[in-house]
Amino acid sequence: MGLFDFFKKDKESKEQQESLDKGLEKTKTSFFDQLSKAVVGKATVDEAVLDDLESVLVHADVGIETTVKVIDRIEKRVARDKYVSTSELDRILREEIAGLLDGNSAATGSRAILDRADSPGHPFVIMVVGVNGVGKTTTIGKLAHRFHSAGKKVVLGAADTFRAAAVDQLIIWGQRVGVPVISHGMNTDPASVAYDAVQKGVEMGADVVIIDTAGRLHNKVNLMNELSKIKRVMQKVIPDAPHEVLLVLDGSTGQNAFLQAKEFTKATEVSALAITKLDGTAKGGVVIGISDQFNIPVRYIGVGEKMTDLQLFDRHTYVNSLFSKK
Ligand SMILES: Nc1nc2c(ncn2[C@@H]2O[C@H](COP(=O)(O)OP(=O)(O)OP(=O)(O)O)[C@@H](O)[C@H]2O)c(=O)[nH]1
Repeated sequence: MGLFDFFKKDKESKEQQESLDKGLEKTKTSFFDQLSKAVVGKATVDEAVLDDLESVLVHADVGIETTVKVIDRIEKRVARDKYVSTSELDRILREEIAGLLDGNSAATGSRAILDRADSPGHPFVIMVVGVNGVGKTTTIGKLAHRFHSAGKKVVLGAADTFRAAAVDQLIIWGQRVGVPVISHGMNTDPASVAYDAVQKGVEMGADVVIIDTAGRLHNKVNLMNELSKIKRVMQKVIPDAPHEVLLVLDGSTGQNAFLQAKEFTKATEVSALAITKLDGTAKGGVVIGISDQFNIPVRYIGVGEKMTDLQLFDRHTYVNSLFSKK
């Protein structure tokens, strides 16, 4: 079973929907409370309803650009169909949101890439980027756990050598999951850690190598140089590595997550996103705006602190969850 099949199987499970429902609880409650307020006493979708809807979307951190896009499309539908009842608004919104996430689902393009993780001696290398505190290390731990439980051989590389805590945390995750962590300690050369981790992955016949990196946004040139150097060095071992550059964003930071996505996509070629901490926030709409604006697939979402609280993002499950009534 390839990695993709493993996640596909997982995707189909009822458990995933339930855990996502729980994780998106706050976003959903806030979204629908406001949406109901916007349509209360109104039979049809008129300009006032659209204005209110606009603020509901902005409040859920969908982002201005994407909100304007959604409102424009609904306005066109209203103009075309002449009469759109407020009871239809849920369905229309659901369709529009699913449409925006179309093509950004984890399934798109990932089968071929993820299945390559089955090639012996040619591990699938994931370079993980993102600022401190967004849940990068936790996401790597969760990913390692998922792959390891699926019978995959995993190696972790502690190339976030800027902070001692980051290295220690990754080592703890490695022990917890039961996978080796390559580390040279704090303040060592991150590229050398990445090189050794990829080398170890090849020697061990690993399926996946996951490299943690430091994300210091205050110095963009350094960040860019550091990430390019890490890439260059790992390419000495595996010429097409990294196979995935995964940007981790904290979903509860709303607009800050947009800014980070902007900066990181300028610094390096990001191929996928992991959006964490969707539980405990009413800003879960950030997933819609970010995947729409950056046109990068949201691959994973974090819905809790437990090892098992990482899901492969699926737009249908997400939209179902957002629109499911309690
Ligand atoms: N509720 C919740 N908490 C999360 C999630 N992902 C990570 N966290 C928590 O967020 C905090 C920060 O996570 P870390 O993994 O340490 O963040 P990091 O980006 O690696 O940051 P550094 O290790 O400081 O570089 C920890 O307390 C995690 O348990 C999530 O999906 N939901």
